Amino acid sequence: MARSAIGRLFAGLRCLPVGNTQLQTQCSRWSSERTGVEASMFSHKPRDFSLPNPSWGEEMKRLYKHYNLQSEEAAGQGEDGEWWTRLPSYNRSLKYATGGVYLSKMIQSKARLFTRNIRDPGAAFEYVLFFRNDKQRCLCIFQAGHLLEGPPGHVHGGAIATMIDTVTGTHASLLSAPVMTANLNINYRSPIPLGSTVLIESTLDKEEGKKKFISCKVSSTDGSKLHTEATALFVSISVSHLLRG
Ligand SMILES: CCCCC/C=C\C/C=C\C/C=C\C/C=C\CCCC(=O)SCCNC(=O)CCNC(=O)[C@H](O)C(C)(C)COP(=O)(O)OP(=O)(O)OC[C@H]1O[C@@H](n2cnc3c(N)ncnc32)[C@H](O)[C@@H]1OP(=O)(O)O
Repeated sequence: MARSAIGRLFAGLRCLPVGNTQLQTQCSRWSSERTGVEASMFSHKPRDFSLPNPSWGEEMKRLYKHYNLQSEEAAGQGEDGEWWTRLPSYNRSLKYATGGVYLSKMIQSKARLFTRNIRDPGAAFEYVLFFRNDKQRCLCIFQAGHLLEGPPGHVHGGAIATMIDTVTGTHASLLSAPVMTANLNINYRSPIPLGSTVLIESTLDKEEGKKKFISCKVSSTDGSKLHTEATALFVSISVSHLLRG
């Protein structure tokens, strides 16, 4: 299933006029990669940030093991969509997109994905996403590091919004990439303690042509506390939309 989900994520990129051979090669590398690798930004094997690192707390590790076990079992059995599938995560939207005038105009060589650009493990956004195709749901285990402080001892609302955008945006991209966030509505219900691990869950509410309506909630890992609720609208775009700026 991971292969088909990742394949859909990048389906929208296949129309690119140049550089697409290199890109597709990389996409297939991504989808086949299931092991942890510590690699430099410039190595041929990019680091998958969704894999455990020593900064992960006990709750983050426990939940990761719980969902990843299902992911590995599903891969072993060739199941399609009946289980949670871990989504790999890298520090560039299009890491290997180096070819061609169009791509180089759009993706600057120093550009890095916002949530994955802090080198100190555990300092900011530690998260892993899982996707369940049959239920059209995404689930994210998120551990908020000390650089994300807003109110004393608690997570900044903008950091929470960033994670909600990331989870719902990834979800929408899995349905039909590329997409952009058109609207994001957030209700903050209870503060998230800095350093804690929370669950972020997104659900597809409806699709209307180019529009995908997705709802999302952030809750404590035992489900007893609702931290944040959100709804988001994503609109499918063409690559030329990004080139126009
Ligand atoms: C090389 C390509 C790269 C692609 C990347 C692909 C994969 C990347 C890999 C991994 C992704 C992983 C994770 C994702 C992580 C994070 C996600 C972050 C996403 C963002 O952080 S993204 C930045 C913030 N985002 C913007 O910067 C958008 C600025 N904006 C625009 O670019 C346009 O505004 C746009 C595109 C939104 C629409 O423009 P448009 O011309 O395509 O469409 P149009 O205006 O015709 O609207 C069509 C229908 O949507 C309705 N509609 C539109 N806007 C609405 C609104 N606000 N409220 C309610 N309804 C709305 C209309 O009413 C109409 O509805 P109807 O069809 O029913 O009439």
